[in-house]
Amino acid sequence: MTLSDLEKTYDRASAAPKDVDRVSLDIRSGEFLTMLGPSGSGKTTTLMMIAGFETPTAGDIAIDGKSVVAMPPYRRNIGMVFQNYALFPHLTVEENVGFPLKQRGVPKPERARLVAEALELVHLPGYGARYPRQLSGGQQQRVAVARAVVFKPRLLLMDEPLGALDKQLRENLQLEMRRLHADLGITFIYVTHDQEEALTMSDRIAVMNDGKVAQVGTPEDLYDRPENRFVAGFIGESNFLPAVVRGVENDVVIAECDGAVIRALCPGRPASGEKVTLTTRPERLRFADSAWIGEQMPQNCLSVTVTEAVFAGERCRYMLQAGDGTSIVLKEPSSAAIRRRAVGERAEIAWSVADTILV
Ligand SMILES: Nc1ncnc2c1ncn2[C@@H]1O[C@H](COP(=O)(O)OP(=O)(O)OP(=O)(O)O)[C@@H](O)[C@H]1O
Repeated sequence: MTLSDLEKTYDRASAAPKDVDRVSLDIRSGEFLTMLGPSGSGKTTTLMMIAGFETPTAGDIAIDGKSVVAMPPYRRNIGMVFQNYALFPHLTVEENVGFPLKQRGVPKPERARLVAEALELVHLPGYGARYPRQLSGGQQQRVAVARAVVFKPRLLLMDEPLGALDKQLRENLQLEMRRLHADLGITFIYVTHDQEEALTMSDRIAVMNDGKVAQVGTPEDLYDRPENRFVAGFIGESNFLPAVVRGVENDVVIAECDGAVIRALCPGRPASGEKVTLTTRPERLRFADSAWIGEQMPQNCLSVTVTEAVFAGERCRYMLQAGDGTSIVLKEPSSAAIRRRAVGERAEIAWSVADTILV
């Protein structure tokens, strides 16, 4: 499926920014793609346009090379699951799941077979005669999933389907959704604002911000090679170091940061003297005097003062301050063998060039 310069402006009279702004995405057949972003970033609106419940202001949506923009929702062959289950309360589980088949005129015996198959798929065989109110939240959401896939759609859209469930149940269902994706082999487009959920479930993630795609990539791409400050800050935790470019060698930028020379990966070629921001992850930083057994001492080094030290079980989390006042977070795996740093202590921190990105 291809989204080309897709746009939506709900209020065309106002000068407000577009709600969805030139979103272009190539979604591979069979892919698990997640749209991740803060509230109001345009995720639901994009999904609604794919489903056909909203009309784009501009741009195109093509499935298998054919535009579907003019096609009504029921002809697009797309299944959809919402956060609030949206089951019909007066219908049994069987009737709920069979509803899309009835709408499509599937004969009764065939319907019963497909409903049983779908309930099997979501691990709810034997629940057909119950009403939604007789089910837990997790079970209701499974019924909603069964109803969305019973007519064998080519695409399943899910809008925060686990948002209303508690953490434990959410984590179980995340694994089930992955299994379901593997079993069905169809394309999933999944919307969430939970970055951990996105990282664990997706083949690729499209990070949305202000109606635009900030970056698309695998979870590793986004975590290790964020292309901009928004992505670096939204996915996981990041340090941002102000620096001035002094030169470029191949794909490595040499920059000056708080009087130290710091090297960073950079796809572009920033000009000498340009003010830039370097980013690095808290868990990729180490205290320079800790052991580097079997490793090379990383190239990037900076002098800091410890301003806060928090023991958090598996990790120690340190707040550090560089000479220029920049705050830096460092996370160190905790071990009885590692000396804890005290507040006020001066230290050198070190990290590798491969873990430093210019954004
Ligand atoms: N039916 C509507 N009428 C007018 N404006 C709308 C409508 N639906 C959404 N919007 C606006 O479009 C923008 C994008 O909203 P959207 O619901 O797509 O974001 P989202 O990323 O899904 O957010 P959330 O995570 O909170 O659901 C917001 O500014 C919102 O106010």
